[in-house]
Amino acid sequence: MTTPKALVAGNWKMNGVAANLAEIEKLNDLIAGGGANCDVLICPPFTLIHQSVQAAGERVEIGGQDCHANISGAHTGDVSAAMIKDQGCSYVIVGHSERRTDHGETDEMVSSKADAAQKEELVAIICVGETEAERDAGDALSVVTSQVRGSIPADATADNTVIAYEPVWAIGTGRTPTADDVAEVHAAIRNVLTERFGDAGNSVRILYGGSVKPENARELMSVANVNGALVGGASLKADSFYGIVQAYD
Ligand SMILES: O=C(CO)COP(=O)(O)O
Repeated sequence: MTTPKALVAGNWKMNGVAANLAEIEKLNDLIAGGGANCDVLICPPFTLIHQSVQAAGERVEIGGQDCHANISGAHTGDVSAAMIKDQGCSYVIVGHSERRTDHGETDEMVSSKADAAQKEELVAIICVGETEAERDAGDALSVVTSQVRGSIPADATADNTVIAYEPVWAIGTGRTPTADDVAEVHAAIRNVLTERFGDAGNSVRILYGGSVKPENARELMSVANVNGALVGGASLKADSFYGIVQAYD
């Protein structure tokens, strides 16, 4: 069984102005100085992508936080996968729970966005996760596996797909599931991936996200089938994000 190279990804969400680009330069310097046995990605707001690619150096890749399902056209305010690719990005996040909630994105819409990204040779980071009510009702596994099945496009491959498991109740709250709960959900996602891609499903990276900090990164990243992290708040500062990257030193 292939263990994939880990990916530690930062999602800046709607945070950051030009002054924050120094954090990306600093992050690259820290990694270049200290080594890290993982891929490192920052997904800034669209307005900073161009400058972020220039600031990122050798060790940090840059990605988008969302894309439209179409390549171009009359969609005011939207950004296409082709535009994100054109700026030098290699990844795009799709289906984050904040977009599912704020913009009513369904699995079908997320799948269309991931398809657009993959057709532009971007890796799609497809986000899934249960709400607190769903977990309390004992439905976490069925909700998450159904989201994974419904959000992976028909033409996806193991190489251009990353899954991020982010329990909605753990995002920005300082609360995290137990290691056993993370292991259970990641194993269920792995089963869906091997059903879907055969043995290659073992090489798809499954990230954990939700209140990942330097203090808990090592424990969370050592759980079976956790192949990296998707980090919100702690990715905004180079020092704290590097503290998470160091789980893979
Ligand atoms: O939503 C997240 C990343 O996409 C997680 O956010 P926090 O790390 O701030 O909990």
